Amino acid sequence: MSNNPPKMTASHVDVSYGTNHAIRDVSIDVYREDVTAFIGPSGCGKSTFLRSLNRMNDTIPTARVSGDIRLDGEDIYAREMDVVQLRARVGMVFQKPNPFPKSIYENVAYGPKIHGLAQSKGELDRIVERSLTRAGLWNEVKDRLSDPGTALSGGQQQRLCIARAIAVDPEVILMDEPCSALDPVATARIEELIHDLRGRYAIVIVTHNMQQAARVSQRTAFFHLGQLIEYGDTSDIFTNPRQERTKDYITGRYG
Ligand SMILES: Nc1ncnc2c1ncn2[C@@H]1O[C@H](COP(=O)(O)OP(=O)(O)OP(=O)(O)O)[C@@H](O)[C@H]1O
Repeated sequence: MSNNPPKMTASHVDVSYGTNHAIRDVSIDVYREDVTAFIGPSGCGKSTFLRSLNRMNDTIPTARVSGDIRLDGEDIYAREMDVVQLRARVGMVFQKPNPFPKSIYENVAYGPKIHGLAQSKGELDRIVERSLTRAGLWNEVKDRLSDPGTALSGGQQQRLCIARAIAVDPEVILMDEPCSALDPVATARIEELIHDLRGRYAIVIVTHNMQQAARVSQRTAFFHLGQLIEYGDTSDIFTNPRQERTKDYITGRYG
């Protein structure tokens, strides 16, 4: 772990859906050098908190977010923040792979096109190739770039979604249970990929799978009933948790 300043800081964040208070007073720092895992029992608010980091909760009419969340010191909830730009800087990969109903090439090229990242077709081609290569998919798709993204296997589709996030040169990638719809082989590929991407992007992953959190992350945050109970080095959380509730969860006493 490094002593560099955090990439993102969240301070005293609360999130409610109508009268349901889903996240209470959560403060956390996320570092570029590390993969950060969010763990905790179902309904504890992991996804809700994750979505507050790139304002995806804005798309849910009843959701209200308060507190302070910053990206490189910049308030992401400030009035002048461009949310489209923010979501390119803080990309997201969802539980179920969701490629656009377009070609493999277009899935990756779409973001760079709308953000004006390529001045020519050649440049766009290079971005597509680089993104697919980083997502560990290039060799499997380089001869079929015009096939529909939806024709790929589930694991390939998820790597395509990761390539799509990478294509706009994000600083942070949020992954909400990215392997929950995948078989063990496809899951292992995604875990390897997370390992390869570490350091280039700050990665935050929500996972139900504690072994996965232990394998892929350097920092782990344990949530329970909307609160952040404990946050620290992954090895400490799993071998030497300070809080009784963390210990109970990681030893399988509930959840
Ligand atoms: N779109 C939504 N509208 C209303 N309430 C929601 C919405 N999404 C989540 N909630 C509520 O917020 C609380 C936290 O849910 P959230 O999905 O964030 O938890 P989670 O820890 O990610 O759960 P899981 O592990 O089951 O995905 C729950 O009470 C849930 O019902």
